[in-house]
Amino acid sequence: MEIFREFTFEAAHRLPNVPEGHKCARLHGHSYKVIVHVEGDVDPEAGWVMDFADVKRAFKPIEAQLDHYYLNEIEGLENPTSEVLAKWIWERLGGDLPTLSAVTVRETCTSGCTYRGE
Ligand SMILES: Nc1nc2c(c(=O)[nH]1)N=C([C@H](O)[C@H](O)COP(=O)(O)OP(=O)(O)OP(=O)(O)O)CN2
Ligand SMILES: [Zn+2]
Repeated sequence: MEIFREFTFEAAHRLPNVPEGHKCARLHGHSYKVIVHVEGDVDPEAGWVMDFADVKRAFKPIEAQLDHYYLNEIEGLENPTSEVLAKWIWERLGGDLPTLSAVTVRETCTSGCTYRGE
């Protein structure tokens, strides 16, 4: 079974590699949504795959690095697309959440991406 926990953070970014005149080359911000998915068997005693609170605990230091920052200034996020950010989060969460199955990043209500570690 797969569980998920959603998080939000605010951050600014610009995309340095877009074609000339693209609006995303300009500095702008998003209310990012991150959805962390974890898979595993349901523990028969606890009745859950993992306590949502443990997912929250694992994400907290990552959120602290991102919330209200200019993403382009963070190492590894010099070109902070949703795709780059999802992989960046995955690489930092995997140690604490070995059964991590997907990281979804939403920049807006209508756009985002999901990384599954491939
Ligand atoms: N594959 C990707 N495409 C785009 C990314 C990205 O990370 N990966 N990022 C952007 C920009 O960051 C942009 O701010 C968000 O894109 P968009 O969905 O175009 O946002 P809008 O709300 O401005 O959409 P409109 O429908 O044009 O209002 C661009 N592309
Ligand atoms: Zn953007």
